[in-house]
Amino acid sequence: MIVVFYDSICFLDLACSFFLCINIFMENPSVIIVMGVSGSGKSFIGKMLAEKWGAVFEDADDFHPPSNIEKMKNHCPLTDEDRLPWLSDLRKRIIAYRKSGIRYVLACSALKESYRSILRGDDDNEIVFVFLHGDKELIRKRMEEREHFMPPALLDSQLATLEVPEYAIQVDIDKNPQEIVDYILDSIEKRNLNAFV
Ligand SMILES: Nc1ncnc2c1ncn2[C@@H]1O[C@H](COP(=O)(O)OP(=O)(O)O)[C@@H](O)[C@H]1O
Ligand SMILES: O=C(O)[C@H](O)[C@@H](O)[C@H](O)[C@H](O)COP(=O)(O)O
Repeated sequence: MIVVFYDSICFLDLACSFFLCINIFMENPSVIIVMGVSGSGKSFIGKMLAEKWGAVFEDADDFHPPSNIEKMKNHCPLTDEDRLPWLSDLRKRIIAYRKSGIRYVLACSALKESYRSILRGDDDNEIVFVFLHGDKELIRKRMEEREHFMPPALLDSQLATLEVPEYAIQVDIDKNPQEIVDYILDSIEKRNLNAFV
């Protein structure tokens, strides 16, 4: 009788620790991927977010092979083939940061679900996706006003490729940057993934 009782306590203990662990993982992601089409503000918002969250920031643009950059400069959209090795390299970086325990914010277009799945790997509970979206003309205007290799002419193909991640924290980019960053951090804290519109 005593043995059965002791066994049940152990089982409960184990079950509690297991759920507690899951909960901790869910509430403490160590990686944020800021995604969206070119010009949506991934780099700008990602940097501010990393600073406030105490994380390292990296821009996926910095890891494109020169051939990809050349293509985009020449108004030629990337294909899956162009993107896959780049995404695999980014996944390796995510794994390295996960292992180091250092918080990591990656700005990466991650337009299709299949791309996000490569980035995510089996880290479902550790990675939060933030999707920056907004009015096409506002994005185009911001692209025209900045110095960048990516021509505004590629915005249409970026939007055509985009598959919206319903599970992401979705933020409309017409908001002020500080407000956007605060909303993202607040959503992560509360695990409230509703759209900020
Ligand atoms: N919320 C915002 N309010 C005003 N300007 C913004 C905002 N977000 C981004 N920008 C500006 O828009 C331009 C595009 O942002 P950027 O971070 O380069 O986009 P992406 O990395 O997605 O291509 C930049 O000049 C940036 O300063
Ligand atoms: O998958 C892609 O087609 C590219 O990654 C693209 O989405 C990305 O937007 C460019 O690298 C331009 O860089 P910005 O996003 O910084 O404009």
